[in-house]
Formats: sequence, structure tokens, C-alpha cells
Amino acid sequence: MEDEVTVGLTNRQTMNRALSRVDEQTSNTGLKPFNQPKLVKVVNTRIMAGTEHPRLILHNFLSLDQCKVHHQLLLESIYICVYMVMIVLVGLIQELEFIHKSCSTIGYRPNVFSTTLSHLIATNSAHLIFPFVPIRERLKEKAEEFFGCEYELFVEFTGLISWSRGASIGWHSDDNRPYLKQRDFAAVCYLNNYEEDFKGGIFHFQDGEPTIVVPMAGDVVMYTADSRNIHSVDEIIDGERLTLTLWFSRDGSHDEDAKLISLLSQNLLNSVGNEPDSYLPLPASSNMYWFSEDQATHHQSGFDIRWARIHALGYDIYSSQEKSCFSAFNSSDDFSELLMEPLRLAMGRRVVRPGICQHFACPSGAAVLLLESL
Ligand SMILES: O=C(O)CCC(=O)C(=O)O
Ligand SMILES: [Fe+2]
Repeated sequence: MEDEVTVGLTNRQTMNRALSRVDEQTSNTGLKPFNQPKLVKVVNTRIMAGTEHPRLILHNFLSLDQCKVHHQLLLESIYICVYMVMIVLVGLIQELEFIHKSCSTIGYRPNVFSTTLSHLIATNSAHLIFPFVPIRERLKEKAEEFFGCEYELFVEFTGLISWSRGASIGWHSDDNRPYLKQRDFAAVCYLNNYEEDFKGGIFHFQDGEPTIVVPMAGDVVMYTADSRNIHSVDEIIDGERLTLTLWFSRDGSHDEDAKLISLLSQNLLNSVGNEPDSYLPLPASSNMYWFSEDQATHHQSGFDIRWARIHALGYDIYSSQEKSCFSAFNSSDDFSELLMEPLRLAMGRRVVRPGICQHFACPSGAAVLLLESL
């Protein structure tokens, strides 16, 4: 069993090996992973790398229609099974949309929902990572080329993010939290269309050209995550705005692949013997955050998605001074200081047993704790 998935290794071959193990496993259960779609040639590239505001807009980077590729597949294939016919009819963007609709969870801001790759693994849907693999690679290569990186970049985070009515984000840079400093570059791929699928949601750069990006399916905006590219997103007035968002880092210790491989191996090890535990969700990615409007504008401390889940499930967290973390979050109290104290978990007036609360003080234990206490 040991050589099948190597825990903690960071290279891409290991990732591919781990994914093929998952592929084999899912085939054994009769489930098939999605195919790996190809990406179309990039047209209309507007390059601004040498400017004060290094950013790049790519039109039609993601193909809306994968039919040509799959049509060829179909002709070459002896077996024309229902599965293949389905692939012919479904493009990459629809696949991603489908995955998000089936798997998304609470996101890093109010009215925002996300599907992270670690969440897919944690919820026993690792096979759904396949469609992301070639897109991540292409985007990473594009970022390395455009930003003139001498060394390979690492994908730090990949997520499908949907913005529903009321969601917005004020002026910010993407590295504006101490725990986000590893983010060097961002790529936002739009998966649906302004006006047609949602109203509002226009992306703005504070300075430099272009000043706005109108989200259209297949287009990508790339920019440095630092203060040279302060940006915002207008409130969504109607509908749902869907993006595939990636951040890249120069720092290999923030390689998302390594984290995913480790999660995949934990999952495979857990699934041996089929203990009931193997279906427990694992904690979500540690670099998610959620914060209120006011805090967003004042660039104050972030809010971990795992705490947001607890809040959404109707729990509250109290510090030793009987202060509720969630109300501190919305008031002028310093939320991050409260998180340094021993914490207690409550549902209404009922405090959850102290033994469990000690687990809870460690955010990475949060998801497990919830399951224990329910
Ligand atoms: O979705 C977008 O257009 C940008 C989102 C953004 O700025 C962010 O998530 O930090
Ligand atoms: Fe941003």
C-alpha cells in the first residue's frame, strides 16, 4: 500500500500517480472520472507586463465548446456508449458548473459559495478534480511566461467561486492579509456572462488600464496579487456569477498539489477497510477567509471559512470573557485577539462539553469537532 501514494511529496508526477490511483478506485466502483478537456488557442491577448500595473486579459481562454475534440474521440472509438455521448454534449465550462452545483459549500464572503479541490477530496469526490488539472497547468504556464518568472510557480489555491445576489468585494489587493502574503499572482477565469447570467459584478482596477473587466464566459484576468493591482467587484444585483479563481506562489511550501496529495493519501488510507470514519469531511483549506463589509474596507483581520461553517450551522463561539466571537466579528472588538484565547462552543444557550472545546481551540479540528458534537 505504501508505494501507491507518497505522503507529502510535491512533484507533479506524484500528483498524477495519486490521481490515477483515485481513477482506478473510482472505476472499480463503476464511477468514471470526467475526461481531461483540452483548451483552445488563446486569442486577443492584451499584454501589460512591463507597466506599473502588470496585468493580462485573455479572451476565450477556456473553450465554451469542446465538441470538436470529443467528436474526434467519438469517431475513433469502437464503443459509442452513453457516457461518451454525454461528454460530447457537455463542454468544460458546463462540467465545472455542474461540479460547483453539486459540491459547493459556504465561501469566504457573505453570499459567496466555493468549491475547493481539498473540499472535493474531503467529500469523497476526488475524481472531480480531473477537469481542473489541465486548466491549472495552462494558467500556471501563462502566468510564468507573462510575469517573466525565472523559476516555476506553484498553484497555491484553486476554487470555483460563485457570487450570488448581494455579494461584492471592495478595494483590496489579494495579498492583503498576513496569511495571504505568499500569493504572488492571481488568475480569475469567468465561467458565465455579465447581463445574460447575472447583473452587477463588474470587476474594477483602481489604477491603470483597463479600468474594468466585464465578465464573459471563457475570459481570464491575471494580475499581480500586490498593491499594484488594487481591485474590486461590484455587488451582484441579480443571478449568480461563477468564476474559477487561482492564486500562484513563488514559495513551494504553499504548493496546493502537495496538500492535495497528502489529503488524497489520507483518504485512500481511510478508505481501506471501509470504516465509517472514511466518510467524515476533513477540514477545508486553511487559506480561506470571510469578512464583513466594514472589515473588508479597513483591511482588518480575516475570518476562516471553517469558523464560517460553524456559524452557518447555528453554533456560536465564546471567549473566556463571555464574548461571542461572531458578534466581535461584526463589532469594533478585535476578532483576531479573541481567537488567541481559550474558546467555548455553544448552540443557543447550551455550551458544548469542555473536552470537545479543547479540540475546537485548534481551528484545524473544527470540522471533526462539529461532527462529534452533533
Ligand atoms: O471574481 C473576481 O472577479 C475577483 C474576485 C476577487 O477579487 C477576489 O476573490 O479576491
Ligand atoms: Fe481579489
